[in-house]
Amino acid sequence: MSTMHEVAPVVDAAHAEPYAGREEYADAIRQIRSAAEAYYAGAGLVMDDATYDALLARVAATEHDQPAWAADDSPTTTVAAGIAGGDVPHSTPMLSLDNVFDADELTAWAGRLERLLGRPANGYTVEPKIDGMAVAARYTDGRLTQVATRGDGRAGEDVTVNARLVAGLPAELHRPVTVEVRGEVFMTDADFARANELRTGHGGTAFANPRSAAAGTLRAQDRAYDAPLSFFAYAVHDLPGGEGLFHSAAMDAIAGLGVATTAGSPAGMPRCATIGEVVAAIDALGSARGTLGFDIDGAVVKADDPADRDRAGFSSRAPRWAIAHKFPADTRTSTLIGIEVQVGRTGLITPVAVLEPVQVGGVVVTSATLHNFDDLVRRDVRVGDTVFVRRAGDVIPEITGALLDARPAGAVPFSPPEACPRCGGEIDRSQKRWRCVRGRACGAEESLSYFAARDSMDIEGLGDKVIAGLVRSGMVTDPADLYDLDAEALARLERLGRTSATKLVATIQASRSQPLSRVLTGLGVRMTGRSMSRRLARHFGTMSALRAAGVEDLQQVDGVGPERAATIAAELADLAPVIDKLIARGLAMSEPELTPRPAPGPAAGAPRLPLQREDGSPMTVVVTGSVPGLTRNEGNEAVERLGGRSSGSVSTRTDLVVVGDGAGSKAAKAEELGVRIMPADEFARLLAGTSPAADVNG
Ligand SMILES: NC(=O)c1ccc[n+]([C@@H]2O[C@H](COP(=O)([O-])OP(=O)(O)OC[C@H]3O[C@@H](n4cnc5c(N)ncnc54)[C@H](O)[C@@H]3O)[C@@H](O)[C@H]2O)c1
Ligand SMILES: [Zn+2]
Repeated sequence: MSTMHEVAPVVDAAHAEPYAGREEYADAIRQIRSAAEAYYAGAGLVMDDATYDALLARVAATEHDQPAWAADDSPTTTVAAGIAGGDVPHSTPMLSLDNVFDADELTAWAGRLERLLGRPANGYTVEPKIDGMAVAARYTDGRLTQVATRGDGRAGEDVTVNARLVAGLPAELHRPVTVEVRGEVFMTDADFARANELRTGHGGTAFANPRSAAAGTLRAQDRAYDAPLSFFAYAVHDLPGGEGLFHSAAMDAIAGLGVATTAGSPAGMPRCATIGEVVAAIDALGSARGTLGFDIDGAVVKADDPADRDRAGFSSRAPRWAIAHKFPADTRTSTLIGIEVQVGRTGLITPVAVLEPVQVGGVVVTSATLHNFDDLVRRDVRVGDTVFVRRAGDVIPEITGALLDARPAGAVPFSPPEACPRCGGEIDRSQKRWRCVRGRACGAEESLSYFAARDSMDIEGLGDKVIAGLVRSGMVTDPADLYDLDAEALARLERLGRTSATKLVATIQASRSQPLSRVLTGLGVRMTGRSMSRRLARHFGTMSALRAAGVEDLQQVDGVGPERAATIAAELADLAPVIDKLIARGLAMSEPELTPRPAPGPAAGAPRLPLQREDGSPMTVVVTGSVPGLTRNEGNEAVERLGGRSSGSVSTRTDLVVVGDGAGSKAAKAEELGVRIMPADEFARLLAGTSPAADVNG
């Protein structure tokens, strides 16, 4: 079973628990302030955003219950928790945004806006909420003259010197215009990778995540290297001739001057007439989240019409005409409990993080990629560290960095493997991604014997010795090559003798009609064992339907959560060349329709299989001990062929226990619980079609 499952968003301001005592409340505010200080300075992080937001939500809930406790400068009413500041005054306050977490809350916000306006808003825009640092950039006669951080919202810090590092914020506009643009300075995934290379190359420690890397880089002074930054504008002030322009039109105008905007980003900025359209646009953005190449933590919905904005106005902290729809946090911290070294099918050797389970982006994550060994060594991530785990959309989760302050004493640096952990052979380190020098051949013997195994394609006579010879000779590197073998070559090569060679070729050819479930098992798709292979095969029926399935479709299969679905999709893509070869060699790769499934309910006269209940649902059956002529897997297959669901443990919910030779505690347990027992030979007869359904159901 996967350890991943869908969970609700971590932050829920409306349902936060108020603090019982004033001292606890004050302590939470102190924690918030010290975390905010580190956060806005880009000087590392004290906690992850979800923890911060949860603290803030509890403070807000407390103030709601105990208005008398609330201080004037509470972090719930100030920008940046009131800690940041600077000496560049802003032309108008740079505020924060209020948050919603789901479509209902968004609709409620639109309702409040409508009441303020006395009519529905005249259209909305939906843009990405970039996870970086807000700045105001002033252009004078087309030249970039000043860039300031948001600070406390009234005044910010001067960061003009570092503006030259920021792509999207040109030193000179296409026309000599005097204007102020506001937007987010951030690091794309590529910027972040480059920044870490540069920083560690200069003897520094790696950045924990893209956001703090951006904040730190923007405010840095006298750095020996120039890390890249990016910018997207999301507001414009004092645009000459811009009075009365809709937000969408104003953004087009500054894009025309050469400034990068959220509208021009891969996320785009759709214009929506209704909240229904807004919800759809937010969903689409959420689905695209992992593919954008930069972090977003939500969508920002704004009234497009300046007349609506003027009328709605601002609170002390945020505009009333805009709202942030937060996505589940895609970066959380967790403890790194191990680093495993995996060797892939093509010989690729990669480090994989084993994590204390943590909710990220709406699912529980237990492992994540550490990319490559250079990266791992450069970042100096160690077992025992508190690490940042990032999961965007359906992308495989990754470790972006470690919280160095939280490193336990005695944590030791990771040492990369000296030799291929699978075959002991040499490692090719000429590229970032290390490989076993034997490439595909490294895992070939293992994967071929898995393919030929009795529970997979059941190719009798293809034992380990023959496989070793075939691989050594270079005749076979993947399972599809088996189908090209002819008896003559085989006989010569292996001194099998003419008869055995002919027989083996015939067995190999006969295996082409094996059902899809066995092909899947044989291919060794990660995170799918035999029973999951059967479930997938029954659900999709054919290899082509399975390959066409997206991550969402895969999650329709019982027991397939988001992480497993992503892995299966990635594995099928990885196996595509082999699967194509198997198709070309005429493998059937379809699952026979085994179980007629009458709709639940008294479907009179519907065909019923021996191990189906009266309503057509499968009986839960445990096979224990050996059934003559069947392996354990074949026993379970047989249960499913007869309409039942196989299970490994006996409980009160078990309908039937098949007891064979050597059965132990499970048989005893069945007796104890009064679960119906069937001897293995009777089961074998049932399978052979000699025992009528009524015998079981009656
Ligand atoms: N981990 C920590 O220790 C820590 C500390 C402090 C704050 N935080 C995090 O910071 C956030 C609160 O900070 P905040 O006050 O900056 O609010 P916010 O990030 O929730 O929202 C406001 C900001 O969104 C940004 N933004 C991005 N895209 C935008 C767009 N398209 N249009 C308009 N604005 C856009 C602007 O910079 C704006 O100032 C919380 O999510 C919190 O978790 C974390
Ligand atoms: Zn190897």
